Amino acid sequence: MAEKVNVCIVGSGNWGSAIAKIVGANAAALPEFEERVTMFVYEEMIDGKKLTEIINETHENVKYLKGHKLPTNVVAVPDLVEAAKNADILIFVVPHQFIPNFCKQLLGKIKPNAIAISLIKGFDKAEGGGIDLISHIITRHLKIPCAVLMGANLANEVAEGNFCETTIGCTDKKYGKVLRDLFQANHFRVVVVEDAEAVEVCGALKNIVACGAGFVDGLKLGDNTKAAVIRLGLMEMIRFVDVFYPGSKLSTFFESCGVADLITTCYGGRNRRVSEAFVTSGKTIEDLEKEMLNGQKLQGPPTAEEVNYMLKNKGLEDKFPLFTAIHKICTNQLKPKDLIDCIRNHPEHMQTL
Ligand SMILES: NC(=O)C1=CN([C@@H]2O[C@H](COP(=O)(O)OP(=O)(O)OC[C@H]3O[C@@H](n4cnc5c(N)ncnc54)[C@H](O)[C@@H]3O)[C@@H](O)[C@H]2O)C=CC1
Ligand SMILES: O=C(CO)COP(=O)(O)O
Repeated sequence: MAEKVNVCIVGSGNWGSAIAKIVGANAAALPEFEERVTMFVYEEMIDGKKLTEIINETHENVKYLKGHKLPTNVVAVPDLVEAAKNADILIFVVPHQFIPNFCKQLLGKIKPNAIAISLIKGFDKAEGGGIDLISHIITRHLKIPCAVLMGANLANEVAEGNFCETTIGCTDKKYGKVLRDLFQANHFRVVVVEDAEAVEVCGALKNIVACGAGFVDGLKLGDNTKAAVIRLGLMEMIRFVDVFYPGSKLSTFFESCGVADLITTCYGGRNRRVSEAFVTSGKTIEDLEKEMLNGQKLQGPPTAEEVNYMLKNKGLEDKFPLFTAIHKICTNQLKPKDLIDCIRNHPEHMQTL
């Protein structure tokens, strides 16, 4: 690591902006970091003015995190390579569907000894019928190590300064301290674990379950049904990690990235909210995303699709009936009301007594 660690935040959406508040404050306060933090902003015009200019003049991301001031040492940069070129730590926080393209643009343009940390919840489809972890895509394309940060972290609540926890998954212990220093705050408590793959998979899969929770809310089936969907979702998350990432630890599911993130997203997240409206309005998910989220992106429906791509290819759809049903509902192959019939005889209920 350099004497003064340079930090770049790649992304400036709802979560990217909320985390910029913490990272910017820590970079300004701690001697190990260079004070100036660059933040790559995907440029767009807001009322005739560039978003980067608005952020640099008012220190507010008026589109994605309205009402919160960013630290003045966080500088919005519209050029990805320019933002990232001097960074020792690259924080990736963009909707997951954009990451392969970002990596292509950064190839050969960053410091060779930089490290990355991904805050991105989702997967990408891989050749051969499987899926790729976003951290693996970053490492493979950019040839740098990539840790992950996942937790029960609804961005607006983090930006408010309400107390919460998060999990950093980092296979190489030597990066644990600098990453914790960069993210930890009085209201944002960090636990570092080595089980990085399970941390990342938890963060991606819980968005699928949150869609199921939203369907249940839209169908007005009540809290017991929602709790059942959350529990079966958790069991499918554990089974998924068991099958595809063997050697991971069960204890990881009890970190913030596991049960806690599942709960907060199933009650307070965007995936839940839009999925509820999908049932009550009859509109498509794409239309609701545009109508309700003002440019923010849903991760649950595309993640359900990516997971289904792999489960289908491997003949495992029936072992994950909740994930499978949620994908089919999102893509109109099933009606929301069919959800319960799909999980009534869940493998979790097939005990031999
Ligand atoms: N918002 C939240 O509460 C949390 C989000 N996350 C995760 O963080 C990741 C990023 O989420 P958010 O920051 O909330 O993003 P967001 O949902 O606010 O998405 C909007 C961002 O996408 C960018 N964008 C739109 N079109 C683009 C394009 N064609 N190419 C490149 N960028 C484009 C926009 O400029 C904006 O920065 C996601 O994987 C999400 O699951 C994780 C924890 C909390
Ligand atoms: O990941 C999140 C909270 O930890 C945010 O979830 P949503 O994308 O459903 O809002």
